[in-house]
Amino acid sequence: MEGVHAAQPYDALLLLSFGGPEGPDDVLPFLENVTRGRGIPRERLAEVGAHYHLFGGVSPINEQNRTLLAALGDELAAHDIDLPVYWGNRNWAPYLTDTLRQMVADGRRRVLALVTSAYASYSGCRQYREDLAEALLTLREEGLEVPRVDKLRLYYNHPGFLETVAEGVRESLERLPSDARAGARLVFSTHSIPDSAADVSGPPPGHGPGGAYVAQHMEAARVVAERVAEATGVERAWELVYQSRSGSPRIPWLEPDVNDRLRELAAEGVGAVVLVPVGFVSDHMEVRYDLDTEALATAEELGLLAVRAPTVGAHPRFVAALRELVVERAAAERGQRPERPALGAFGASHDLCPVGCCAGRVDKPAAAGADSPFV
Ligand SMILES: CC1=C(CCC(=O)O)c2cc3nc(cc4[nH]c(cc5[nH]c(cc1n2)c(C)c5CCC(=O)O)c(CCC(=O)O)c4C)C(CCC(=O)O)=C3C
Ligand SMILES: [Fe+2]
Repeated sequence: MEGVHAAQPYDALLLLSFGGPEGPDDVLPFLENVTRGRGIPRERLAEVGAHYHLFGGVSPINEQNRTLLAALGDELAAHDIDLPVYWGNRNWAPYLTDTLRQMVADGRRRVLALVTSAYASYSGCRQYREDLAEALLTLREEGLEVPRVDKLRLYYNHPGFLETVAEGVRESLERLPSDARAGARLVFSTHSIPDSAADVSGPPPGHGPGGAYVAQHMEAARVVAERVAEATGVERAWELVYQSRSGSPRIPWLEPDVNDRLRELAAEGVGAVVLVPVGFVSDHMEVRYDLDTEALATAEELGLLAVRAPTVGAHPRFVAALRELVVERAAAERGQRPERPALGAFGASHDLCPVGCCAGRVDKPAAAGADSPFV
């Protein structure tokens, strides 16, 4: 059933991401883009800027996205799916608005957006929908006829995501000395967000405290831990921790912080951990700095053996999953009832974000959802 028509009615795929600086001079303007109107303390900005400067002012995220873009193009072509792939970012070039303008110029009318965040949350889902609305409004003001844009369902529980993460954890266990493997803890990590944002993540009325954001991560981690236990024959304790906290220290954010938790684990006598960046889809700065540089240094200081598991990146199984998700959504848009694979207890996420999904602090127009001001 795949082939030239498998993506219809879509005529383009849009990889929608965060963006990152490409050199030292980009760091400050990039951080200003990210934090515009968000009340991040200046000290925190300087601190995060220093992380980027450690890497020559270059975020790894753009290179990761170029690789994913190429892999997606190859994957679609290999399945005879005729669907051009574009790339646009929230915070750095190529900017979303410029990419959408190009798509209009190329005659694209029906766009499917793939966001580089797998879970529900304002930052990972709704904010991208707001970015889309803002870009579409800009183009409309320029007198252009804007395309319809849909967003792919959340993929945190797609088998192609979770099985790839689980495979990475198994490989990481192999990198520990054999006598440390059985007792290793699986420490799953994701981006901390304010408690208030977590609580309202996902569709209302919600999952209770922590919202869909925490519930989805817990479920993803549980499924991965279960798969790893099946594959290795060893049940390992696992838990979810948080990293990369910013904002005012007076506002509660999700805890525990990964570094604090490593200290506690070492004090409890745990000898080894696998750090699993389950909240991230590629090795960008939060992974390379906050885990590989900072958390691994914490572990070393504590005499705790630690390895960091890979992100899915452009792993062929993950790229295949993205292609499957595109084909699935296209079939649904054609009025068919495709299979919607998902692991764990929650089932496949909605195709269309309902009204009030992942609410922000202020109400802004958001595209690609039930409350979209665009058709
Ligand atoms: C949930 C979430 C994800 C995961 C989902 C997803 O992947 O989208 C994510 C990803 C990312 N976050 C990134 C970078 C930054 N995030 C910041 C700030 C913030 N992130 C937040 C949340 C998230 N962020 C929040 C609640 C803030 C506070 C300010 C605000 O409410 O917006 C800041 C400002 C400085 C600081 O305070 O750290 C920076 C520089 C990069 C790029 C890395 C690179 O360059 O390689 C990526 C992929
Ligand atoms: Fe962030």
